[in-house]
Amino acid sequence: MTNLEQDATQFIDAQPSGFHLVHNAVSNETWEVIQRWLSSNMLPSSANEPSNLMCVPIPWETGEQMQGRVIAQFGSCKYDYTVDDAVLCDQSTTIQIPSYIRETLLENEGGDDEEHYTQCIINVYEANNEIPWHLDHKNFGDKVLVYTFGEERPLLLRKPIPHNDDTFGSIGLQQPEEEYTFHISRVYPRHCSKYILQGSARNEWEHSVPSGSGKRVSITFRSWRGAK
Ligand SMILES: O=C(O)CCC(=O)C(=O)O
Ligand SMILES: [Fe+2]
Repeated sequence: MTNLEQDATQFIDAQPSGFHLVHNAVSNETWEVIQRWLSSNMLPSSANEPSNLMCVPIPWETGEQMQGRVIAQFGSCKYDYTVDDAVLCDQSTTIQIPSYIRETLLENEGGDDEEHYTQCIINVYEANNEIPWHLDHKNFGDKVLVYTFGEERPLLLRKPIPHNDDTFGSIGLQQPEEEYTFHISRVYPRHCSKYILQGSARNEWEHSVPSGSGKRVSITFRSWRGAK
């Protein structure tokens, strides 16, 4: 059991509604190209010209707020870790989602659902890095798409089990979080998998990724729903 699972009281086999996992969603060749760009700290601006002159530097960020993970964000909105908020980027400072990433990972994602991804975050997890329990910020859209590469680690999803005791609810108080017990669902995205969080899986189930023993990279796409 990982540290992130210690609070769990009930593991469930069922996957949350709105969760969808696809293995072999992208080829290893595509990953190898992306990996090369990541280690060169530059991303090409077009898949059609992988060795072209138009490269964009990767705006790496890291720090305590990211639990030591190294991340890079692209697109017209981002999570600002310094103020703990999802924000729209100033047009002059927006770094577009590199076309290579867009063309290789989003080419089949348009479809009928019209989801328009305007944000991309690359998370690089070394063996001792994790992502703690969280819900993606409510300002981001209802559908979150994540590609996973490298070490296979579980993705954990948890939702508080409603208490029958309504002492707290009846007097309008929020039950302290440590009092909650959770349903936990464990899923296993692999190297070159993708998963979608939507609906209940997006809005009601927190997710986390524990530390592991090797390197893992995820590339998340989101849209902007805006402040409500
Ligand atoms: O690495 C993952 O699978 C999860 C990434 C994530 O939760 C996020 O970017 O908000
Ligand atoms: Fe997330």
